Order: sequence, then structure tokens, then C-alpha cells
Amino acid sequence: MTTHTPFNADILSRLADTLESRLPKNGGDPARSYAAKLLARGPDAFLKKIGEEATELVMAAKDNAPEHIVAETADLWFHTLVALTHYNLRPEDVLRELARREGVSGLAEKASRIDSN
Ligand SMILES: N=c1c2ncn([C@@H]3O[C@H](COP(=O)(O)OP(=O)(O)OP(=O)(O)O)[C@@H](O)[C@H]3O)c2ncn1[C@@H]1O[C@H](COP(=O)(O)O)[C@@H](O)[C@H]1O
Repeated sequence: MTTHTPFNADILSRLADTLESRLPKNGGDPARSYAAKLLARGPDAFLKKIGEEATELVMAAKDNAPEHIVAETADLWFHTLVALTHYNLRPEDVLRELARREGVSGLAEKASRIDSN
């Protein structure tokens, strides 16, 4: 199932727009929407789900089950998008941060942090 075919990341923006519409202040209805239910219940609810989904991803990876890994990563990304929405942040903020880091070696970045301490 692995593919390097370019895929438009607009889905993240569209999903974030949908999640914003599920916020309590925007009339999200917990009776009709799982996302609205999580957002109405607040951080304890969606942060617990992030922990659970991360653990499920680890287990899928340990099983070396590619389709399961993709599904669990999607669940994890979805719940992190719910968290970003609660904190008035957008996936574009995260994508900008990744773009800022592009080409910066993790080893070099870590060394610069250690040197500056
Ligand atoms: N991408 C997702 C998405 N990914 C995962 N999920 C839900 O996340 C939950 C994952 O939790 P689990 O796997 O633990 O399943 P569960 O046992 O049912 O969950 P709990 O009862 O334990 O919380 C499931 O209920 C999934 O349906 C999602 N729910 C919604 N979306 C998107 O969000 C949009 C708005 O959704 P609603 O407003 O909730 O209808 C949808 O149109 C989709 O585009």
C-alpha cells in the first residue's frame, strides 16, 4: 500500500475547518458529532484519546502490520487535530514548523541546543 504519489494535503485544512465548526461556541452538537462530543468534554477527553491512539499505533508497528499502522496513524492525527482546534491552532501551523525544519539535521539541531546550554 506504500505510495510516493503526491497527495494534496488540503484534507488537513478541510478537516480543521470541519472541526472548528464542531466547537461548542460554533454550535457543535455532541449528540450528532463525535468531534463535537470530544470538544465539549474538553482536554481530558481528547488528550486521553491521543494517548490511546499513540499506544495503538505502537502496537500496530510492533506487529509490522502496514494497513493497521496507517489506520492508527490516521486516528492519531485526527485526535491531534481535535486538540489543535481546541487550542485555536491549525494544521498549517504544524506544516509551517515542519517546513521551517526542512533540511535541518536532527543531530545538528540537538547539538546546537546542547551547545547553547
Ligand atoms: N477523520 C475522522 C476520524 N478518525 C477517527 N474518528 C473516530 O475516532 C474514534 C476512534 O476511537 P476508537 O478507535 O477508540 O473507537 P471507539 O471505541 O468508538 O472510541 P471511544 O468510544 O473509546 O472514544 C472513532 O469513533 C472514529 O470514528 C474520526 N471521526 C471523524 N473524522 C472526521 O471528522 C469529521 C467530522 O466528524 P464528526 O463531527 O464526529 O461526525 C468526519 O466527517 C471525518 O472527516
